[in-house]
Amino acid sequence: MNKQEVILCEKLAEDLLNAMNSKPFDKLFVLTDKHTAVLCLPAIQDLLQKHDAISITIPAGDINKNLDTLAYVWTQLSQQGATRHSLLINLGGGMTTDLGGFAAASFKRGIRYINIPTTLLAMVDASVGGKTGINFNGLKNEIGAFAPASSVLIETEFLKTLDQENFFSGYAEMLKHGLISNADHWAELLNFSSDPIDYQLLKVLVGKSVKIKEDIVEQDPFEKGIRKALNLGHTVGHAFESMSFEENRPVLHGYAVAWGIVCELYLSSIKTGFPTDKLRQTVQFIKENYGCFGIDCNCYEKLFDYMLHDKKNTAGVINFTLLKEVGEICINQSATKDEIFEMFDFYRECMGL
Ligand SMILES: NC(=O)c1ccc[n+]([C@@H]2O[C@H](COP(=O)([O-])OP(=O)(O)OC[C@H]3O[C@@H](n4cnc5c(N)ncnc54)[C@H](O)[C@@H]3O)[C@@H](O)[C@H]2O)c1
Ligand SMILES: O=C(O)C(=O)C[C@@H](O)[C@H](O)[C@H](O)COP(=O)(O)O
Ligand SMILES: [Zn+2]
Repeated sequence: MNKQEVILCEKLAEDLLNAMNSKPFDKLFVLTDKHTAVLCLPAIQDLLQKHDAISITIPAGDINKNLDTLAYVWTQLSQQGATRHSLLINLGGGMTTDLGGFAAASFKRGIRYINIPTTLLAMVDASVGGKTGINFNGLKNEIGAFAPASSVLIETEFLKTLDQENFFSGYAEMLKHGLISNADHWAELLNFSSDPIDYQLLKVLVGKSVKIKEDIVEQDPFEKGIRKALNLGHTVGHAFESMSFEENRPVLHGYAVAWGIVCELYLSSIKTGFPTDKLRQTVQFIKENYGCFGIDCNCYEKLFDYMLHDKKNTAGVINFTLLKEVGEICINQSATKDEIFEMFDFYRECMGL
């Protein structure tokens, strides 16, 4: 996989011009969702107009990270004359960068694209590392490809219009990066005050967080081994998220990941010896800032079935990424169905359900 350029911008328009001109292109397209078209596009509009950029706007929200929206983007590219030598800019959150990235990867077997993430989640996680795709058949990211953006341009000024829920959604992936990296970073994340947000400090934390992801992706771009660390909290988190969509009580990705972290740290404590004091502190932080996703014991089988679709599984065995300590990663861990159900009991007990 090509090494991806990731820039923490001081001057977005300048960095974008350089990234665009790093290779020739014939036509320029910009993909936004309904919100980023209004909130974020003006920051690069002058530059885009100079290049006669064609704008494609899709509906917002993960519920639209689907085949219909993807087909709409393919149609727009095709009807508006995109060629193999065209360039797509994805300006938005992880929904836009995942779907736009896959549209670029698949259109005429692949065109170049640039990501400009506009949510915290997309800045620290989704825009980097080349995982692109859509939800399908009720399952998260069921269809997709590894196809990195040629450049990722992070402008943290965009975070100033993000609502609190989307702030915390992204913060969950940062917490995941803290847990898989080192105790100092994990502790500084637990101590960061979001009321009010210190945007200067947040920019520093974004830089650290995205670096943790970049370093892991560079070692293992196709998730054969250590990249599975980046999936901590997702075996269960994706099951919660899929269930939330099916039952028409949708939750944001990062919230599902936070609750997945609660579950998977519990499994870590019983299977790989993760310290109970760090489990308690992390659970406390998540409970205070994320509330909980309501489940009872009738949900266990359904959640288990969702987990059988996790991409880390082989031969029907559910595969977890667990921790021995903060920063000590154990990939390819299995658990019995009884242990998994006991994990859900723990989740309900600590969430007061
Ligand atoms: N590819 C990866 O490695 C990876 C990693 C993590 C998550 N993801 C995926 O990312 C998606 C979630 O991404 P997300 O949390 O960014 O969601 P999102 O893209 O749906 O954005 C959340 C909301 O914020 C709005 N928004 C975007 N930028 C804004 C801004 N600057 N100000 C105000 N509002 C803004 C969007 O319009 C949307 O309504 C999920 O589909 C998840 O599966 C992918
Ligand atoms: O980059 C990765 O690798 C990740 O697993 C990052 C996750 O935060 C992200 O949600 C990813 O899309 C999950 O991928 P999946 O392979 O479990 O669908
Ligand atoms: Zn994630």
